[in-house]
Amino acid sequence: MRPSFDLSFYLVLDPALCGGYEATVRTALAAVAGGATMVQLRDKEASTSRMVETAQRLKAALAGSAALLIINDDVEAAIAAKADGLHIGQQDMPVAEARRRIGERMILGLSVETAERAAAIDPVRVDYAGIGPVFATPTKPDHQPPLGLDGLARLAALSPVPSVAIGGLKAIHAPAVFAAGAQGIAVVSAICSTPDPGAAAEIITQAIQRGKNLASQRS
Ligand SMILES: Cc1ncc(COP(=O)(O)OP(=O)(O)O)c(N)n1
Ligand SMILES: Cc1nc(C(=O)O)sc1CCOP(=O)(O)O
Ligand SMILES: [Mg+2]
Repeated sequence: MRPSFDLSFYLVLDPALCGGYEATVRTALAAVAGGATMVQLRDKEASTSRMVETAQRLKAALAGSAALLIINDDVEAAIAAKADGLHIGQQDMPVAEARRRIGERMILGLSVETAERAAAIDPVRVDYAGIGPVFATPTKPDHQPPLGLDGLARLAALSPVPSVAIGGLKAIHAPAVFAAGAQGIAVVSAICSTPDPGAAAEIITQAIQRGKNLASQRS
């Protein structure tokens, strides 16, 4: 059995943008206090041992909260740190291999950037889709062409699993993200690059609530 999860406010932590490893843990704590529901550790430069160390510190810091910890790319680190889940992209490893290695108790997220890939998601192995980039972003310079909000809506409708939107998103976009049918908004720089991550998280949480209220009025 996998843990239940809430994609609403998905923080992706980049230790370089946060200002180092201590600051990464402080940023996560402040963002979760401000309403973040999921936290991903994404450190493209780190060794597996560094990933495990940071993940363990994050896990300890988040232990008193409901937020779940997801590890980006590094399946060994996710397993060693006993994280709640792993996030992979299309180029990282086959979904079947990732699921086999992490077992049935960990959450598996998969990035999709085209309609074909969204429709092809295997809902037995994959728990959620990361759909992006919605907008161009300097945080991931090698990103695919932006989908825009219409593209997000198209892919979210095709995905057989819940989806979280990512790429160039700020608090102001939250209502449109929920209106497009995604179950959550994922952000990196909107939290990691701000001087006050707790205050920024509170503003995003309020925007998410507005987005959810508007979406429920429409349905
Ligand atoms: C929630 C979420 N969605 C998408 C991604 C991107 O994953 P990927 O395509 O593997 O790119 P990298 O992040 O590994 O550079 C993500 N990390 N999280
Ligand atoms: C990690 C990541 N994945 C993307 C994708 O499109 O799959 S875009 C992205 C970076 C998002 O950073 P920011 O919130 O600062 O724009
Ligand atoms: Mg990846």
